[in-house]
Amino acid sequence: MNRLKSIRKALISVFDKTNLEPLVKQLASQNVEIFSTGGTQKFIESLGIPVTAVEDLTSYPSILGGRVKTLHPKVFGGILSRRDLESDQQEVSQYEIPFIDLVVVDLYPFEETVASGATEAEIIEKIDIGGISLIRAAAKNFKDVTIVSDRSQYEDLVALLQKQDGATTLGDRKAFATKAFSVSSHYDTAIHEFFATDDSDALRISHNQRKSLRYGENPHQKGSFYGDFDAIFDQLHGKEISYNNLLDIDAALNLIDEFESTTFAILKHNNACGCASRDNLKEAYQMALSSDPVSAFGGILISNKEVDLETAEEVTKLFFEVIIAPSYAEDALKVLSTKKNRIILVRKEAETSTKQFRSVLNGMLVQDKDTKKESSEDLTLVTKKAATQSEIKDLLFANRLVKQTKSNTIVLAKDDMLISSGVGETSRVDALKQAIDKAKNFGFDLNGVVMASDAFFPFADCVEIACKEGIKCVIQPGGSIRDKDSVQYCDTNDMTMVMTGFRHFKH
Ligand SMILES: NC(=O)c1ncn([C@@H]2O[C@H](COP(=O)(O)O)[C@@H](O)[C@H]2O)c1NC=O
Repeated sequence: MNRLKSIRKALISVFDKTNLEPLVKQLASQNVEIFSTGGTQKFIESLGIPVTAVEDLTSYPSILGGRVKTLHPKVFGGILSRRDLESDQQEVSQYEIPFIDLVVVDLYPFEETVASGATEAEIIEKIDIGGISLIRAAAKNFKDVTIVSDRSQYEDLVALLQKQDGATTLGDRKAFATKAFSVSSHYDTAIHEFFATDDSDALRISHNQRKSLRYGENPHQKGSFYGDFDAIFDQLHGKEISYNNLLDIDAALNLIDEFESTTFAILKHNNACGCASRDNLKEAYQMALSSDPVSAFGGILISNKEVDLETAEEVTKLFFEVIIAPSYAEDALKVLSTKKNRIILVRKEAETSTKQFRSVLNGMLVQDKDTKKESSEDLTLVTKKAATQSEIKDLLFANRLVKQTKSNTIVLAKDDMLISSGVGETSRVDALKQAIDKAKNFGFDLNGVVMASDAFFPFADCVEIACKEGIKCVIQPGGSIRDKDSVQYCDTNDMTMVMTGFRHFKH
């Protein structure tokens, strides 16, 4: 059933009058009688279009500084009355309530006011009461009423009214109502967010933007991204972003943000397979690639500096999925854009979430992002032998990588460069063995390489294995009841160990 309903009377009450004019003109051209509130009424009058003040309808002034304007049975009765219910019709006629067929309303800009750093009193004044009630009422009665709750819908409504001779179908009205409930629930979530503390029992998350993805992790799984991708990136080139791309892109951002100096990183399946800091970006890329050129194939590339032509000319030799940088030199972009599918992203200066969410069981896990970034002040020397300045630099470099690598992990590094890592292993020893094997496979000499562990060593086995390979300098959080076994082994084998006191599991 697609019940066409003509719009004869409309209530328009909008805080932001942008783009309202064509809609009002369309309504006027179809002889729709318009009711309106203070500022909106003035705006409509300024267009030379007849409009009735809501006060004239309710015979009541706007009171309490606008806190009560439309909250009146003559308004809500006209919206909520069921046109096919005899008793509603009797009451409507008894109280001389006009049927309102269309409500156009927006909400006070609550989120913007919070973001502007306004005072609590100013923010509270921006909690819309009348508008949200109008939205709910009109959306509830979508069988008879059309609700426009977002100015992005003005054009759609104008097109419908033109096409359907001033009427909407039941399907149109239901679609508008669906949007209206998404607007009202998002608004209430924002208000809850403002009042909620970390101890609040309720978790409310609301995203208005959905990026539909071709599929989820695998082609037989459906997938979507809810968030504002465009606030963080400009996509300059390439194919559509996939679910797995997004996971990798997120991991890449977290990783690159560990470094201040010029750094290039290559990631696969959320883990770094190459990363190096150098004064020259091309060199940083070449060093990053040399860690594991096999894994780099099809990887995600990220730099914290503008990609110049000479770096682009190197990078373009590799088959990769995504490249992210704060900017690209014009000629570099031309070189990188030669492959049709390559995703080229410019990272903007936008904030990403400070919380991490994961669905588990029948609910959600929430935690603060791991933002602890160790510096030399965090390091406690626990062995007789101290680390040299250059070893400390390497230890901190390795520790930043280990923090952004899937647990259990061991990272080996030297001279501001990732040598190799063992990732996502079920034992720390296996992670170390994996790292050693990889390093050897790619021809690295392990003498003088430093080792970082994301969590403490439960036994001395890791330092023993490392020592035999020439790895003599170790960073780890500490905290095992057997820390002394590892420390003792280091002391008797001319090794250095520092502890940070911060574990960096990434499950
Ligand atoms: N209190 C009320 O009865 C009421 N009715 C409508 N409003 C809001 O007033 C705004 C429009 O105001 P004006 O037309 O005066 O510029 C809209 O954003 C609408 O949500 C109201 N104000 C918010 O609570």
